[in-house]
Amino acid sequence: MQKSTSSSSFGPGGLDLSQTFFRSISNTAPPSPTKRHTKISVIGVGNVGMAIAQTILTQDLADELALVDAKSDKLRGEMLDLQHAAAFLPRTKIDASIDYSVTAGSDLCIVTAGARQNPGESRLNLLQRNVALFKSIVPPLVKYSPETILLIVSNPVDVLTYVAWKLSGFPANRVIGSGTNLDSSRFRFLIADHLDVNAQDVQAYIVGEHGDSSVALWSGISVGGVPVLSFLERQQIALEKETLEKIHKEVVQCAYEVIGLKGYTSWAIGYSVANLARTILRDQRRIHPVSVLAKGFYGIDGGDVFLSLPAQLGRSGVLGVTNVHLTDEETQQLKNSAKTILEVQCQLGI
Ligand SMILES: NC(=O)C1=CN([C@@H]2O[C@H](COP(=O)(O)OP(=O)(O)OC[C@H]3O[C@@H](n4cnc5c(N)ncnc54)[C@H](O)[C@@H]3O)[C@@H](O)[C@H]2O)C=CC1
Ligand SMILES: CC(=O)C(=O)O
Repeated sequence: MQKSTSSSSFGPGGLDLSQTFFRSISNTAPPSPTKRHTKISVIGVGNVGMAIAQTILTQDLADELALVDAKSDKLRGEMLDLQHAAAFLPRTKIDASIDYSVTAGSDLCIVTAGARQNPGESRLNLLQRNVALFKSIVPPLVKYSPETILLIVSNPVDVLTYVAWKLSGFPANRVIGSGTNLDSSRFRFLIADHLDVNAQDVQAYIVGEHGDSSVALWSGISVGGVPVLSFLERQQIALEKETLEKIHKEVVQCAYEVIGLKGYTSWAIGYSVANLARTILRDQRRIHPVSVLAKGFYGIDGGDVFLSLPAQLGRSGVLGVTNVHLTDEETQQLKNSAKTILEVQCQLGI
């Protein structure tokens, strides 16, 4: 068994210094039963894993954070670097090890390990390399945290969420892919920019594959509760189809653009995943477009496929899928997206 790279919390000679520094207060109230200890594990401490880890820390989402990677020096370096920020952050115990026992008892395991795209390369191209890694990652996570929720981020995220579901043997509500939560944020940013409003006031979803066959739900966009398309129609303002298509194309292209410019994407996915972690661990029951087992929803059939649908999330994972009204065109695009993912999945033999 590998030794944990965690630094010890005990003083010289193994003495627990907290006993020396503090006199106990005999009538202290017992810990509140409503405050639950939360532990998050992040697998893969590359650009994405570290952006997620640091957002989790700054947003005070966990009492314990465990990091795992295959590269022990990089792992220990990242752990120490985060620990050295302790004086500026909410208190979180940070451990790291190449041994999965460090993840034991996690409430949420976030998987970011694996190959990433080279400039111009599609997410689906990463499949074979990352499936092989998942066979060494998912079983130990399940062994050490049999009640955890798995949140998959590595690409191609929809197919790898399916792979994680199969390898884990978990019920589908406990296996979630970060999916189009990120694409939807990009979509909301671009719409907000176009209309000169705040992205947080824009409700808009991208569903389907996190990738080239994603589907923009134009019919459901609202700003501050006002449905955008019907409002513009009533005002007889034509929002040309090309403008809409251009915005969606930009959502699909912008990951390629960022990868072309800086080599990888990290900050937005960091915030996106921390946002999901908050909803899940704090049982917020918010609706997020994330990758879930989609068979049977919106006429999707033909096999077990994970893709993004607006899903309600809480402490037990996926609580349900919302019944958004889709136009016939949107339904057809969603089915095509499912077909694209299933075709890739069929090559796996899992
Ligand atoms: N779903 C989404 O929206 C997004 C997904 N991604 C995906 O996230 C993944 C990670 O991207 P980056 O962090 O930029 O890559 P990176 O190359 O910076 O980091 C990957 C890390 O995985 C580690 N790793 C490799 N094999 C491992 C194993 N068997 N066990 C544990 N750790 C292992 C590597 O040592 C490395 O530290 C990629 O697949 C990328 O495509 C990236 C951005 C957004
Ligand atoms: C890399 C990737 O999947 C993204 O930034 O959307």
